[in-house]
Amino acid sequence: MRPGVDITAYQGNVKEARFGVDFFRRFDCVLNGLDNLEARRHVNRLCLAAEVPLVESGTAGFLGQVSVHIKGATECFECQPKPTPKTFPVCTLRNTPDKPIHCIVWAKEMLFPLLFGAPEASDLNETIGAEGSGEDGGEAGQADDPSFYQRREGEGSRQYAERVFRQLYSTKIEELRRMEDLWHSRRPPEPLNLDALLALEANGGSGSAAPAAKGSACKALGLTDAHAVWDVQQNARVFLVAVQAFLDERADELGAAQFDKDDQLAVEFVTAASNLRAACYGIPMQSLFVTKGMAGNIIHAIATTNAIVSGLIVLEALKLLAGAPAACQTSFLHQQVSGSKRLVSRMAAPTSNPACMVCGTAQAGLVVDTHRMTLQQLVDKVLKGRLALLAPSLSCGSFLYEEGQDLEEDEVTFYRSLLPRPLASLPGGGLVNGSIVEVSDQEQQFKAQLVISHREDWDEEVHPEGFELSGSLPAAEAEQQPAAPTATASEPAALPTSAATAAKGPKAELQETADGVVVLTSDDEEAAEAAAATGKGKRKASELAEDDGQDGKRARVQEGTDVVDLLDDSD
Ligand SMILES: Nc1ncnc2c1ncn2[C@@H]1O[C@H](COP(=O)(O)OP(=O)(O)OP(=O)(O)O)[C@@H](O)[C@H]1O
Ligand SMILES: [Zn+2]
Repeated sequence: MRPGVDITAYQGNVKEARFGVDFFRRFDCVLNGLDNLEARRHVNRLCLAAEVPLVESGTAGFLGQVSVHIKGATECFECQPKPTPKTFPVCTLRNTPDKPIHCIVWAKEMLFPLLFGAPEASDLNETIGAEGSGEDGGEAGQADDPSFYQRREGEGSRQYAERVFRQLYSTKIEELRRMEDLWHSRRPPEPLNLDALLALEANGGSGSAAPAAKGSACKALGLTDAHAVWDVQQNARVFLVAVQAFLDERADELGAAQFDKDDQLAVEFVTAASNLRAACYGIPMQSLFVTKGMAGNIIHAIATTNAIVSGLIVLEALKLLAGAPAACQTSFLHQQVSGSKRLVSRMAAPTSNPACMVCGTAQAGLVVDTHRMTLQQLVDKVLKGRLALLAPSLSCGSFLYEEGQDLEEDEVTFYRSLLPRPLASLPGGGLVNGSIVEVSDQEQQFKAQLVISHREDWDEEVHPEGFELSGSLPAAEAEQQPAAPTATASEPAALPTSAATAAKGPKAELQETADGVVVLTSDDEEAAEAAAATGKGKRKASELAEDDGQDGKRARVQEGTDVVDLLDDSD
């Protein structure tokens, strides 16, 4: 269509410093096609800082959404809370799993980092302090000595794999069985006997010599049907071959490997490791295909949904480029033709939420046990994990903590030395009940205040993360009402509706997919509009079209249809 068009492609992580605010300033608008919340939030902040309009989009199966975010005119991407991915109490994962997802999360987030990644990232390797208070507490919550999982001098990879197998599925299970308090109302787990499984293998004629995996334990073992559910013996063989393969074929990654759903060997390992645990606990085992979907939070894409949403993105971009930002709308693609006989419903872009921490100036509250939460946990779990900051700085009175590339070596050393300290014991009187902490991130030009409240006695079942955030923050409330984990784990989790919505009571529902896409679904378009509209109420697209006249251009939007007619005066 436009042979003269000149396209420059940049490949890389959008969070890299080279794609900073100056980079974003060069554009008339930004179109997002991202698949994760962190990257979306990062781009939202840079677009706000650079004052460049953002067209945000997402699809989840048949559902889709396109929204436009313009600083000072509409809400930003983070004005409405977004739920964080579902988390599970550590003691359920460690001691008392009862669903396939518990075993999969254990294998992916606890065991995988312990064996192949950064062991400090694994909760299997962490002793939970005052655990005795909970029903599941006591010794069973104590982790192994992490050095057990290091390879010993002269130990072959097969020997190592068998030793780890015996530890995980025999020794640890026997230890847990002895924790009688755990099994009053539950069936205790049964240990697996590796020798018996290996004897079966030898008799079964498949040969006990471990084949070289060459990137896939399943292929090496002839287990090529991704939809088949392996039996215990097959899972044991995949486990052993996969562990060996990591040691023999991917030694350079050891100590830093991260689970990736597109890494075949990692998915095979997680499938086998979680199924073996499921076998101990009498939980149904899962196929590699299902495990991959659950571990990777995969929602299968539908080509027509993506095509429609791409078209909607272009429509919004055209309005922006034609100088008619006020004509921009939020669009929802429904699963089926809605009550108003439309597959796509549209509404005026909602105005910003004055309490938004990202585009507003509000304070947020953090309730935490200031004697137990360390600075490291505050930085990792709250500031990076929840607020999606990249290099946070904190200041409160004379206390200062900084991260970033411009620091001197002695500053880095000093700040690192503060990380293990509990908040209440930090310099300058500590971060204690009532402290107001200035939080900022230079790269994202983010600034907010965090008001600390101290609370003891946390119930790990209710607050697995050990803190509570309030204010207009992503996931401010979602953690309190997690959706029940389902067989697919990629099912959208219900989001609490905004206060405005609650007051009006429309029958619309905000849902977030595992991708971090917020989808508003409703049979009733009015309700959908009311649900998403905040503050000033909805504006009619036709009214907006009239008050726009920048650069001699005007836009005409015909309400009630999806036809957008953009005219330039010079035409
Ligand atoms: N931090 C980031 N920086 C740059 N690009 C990103 C970042 N995070 C995600 N993306 C990009 O977002 C896009 C998301 O597209 P999509 O949902 O189709 O995922 P995919 O990984 O390409 O495919 P699939 O999920 O189907 O395997 C990808 O191209 C991915 O590279
Ligand atoms: Zn905002």
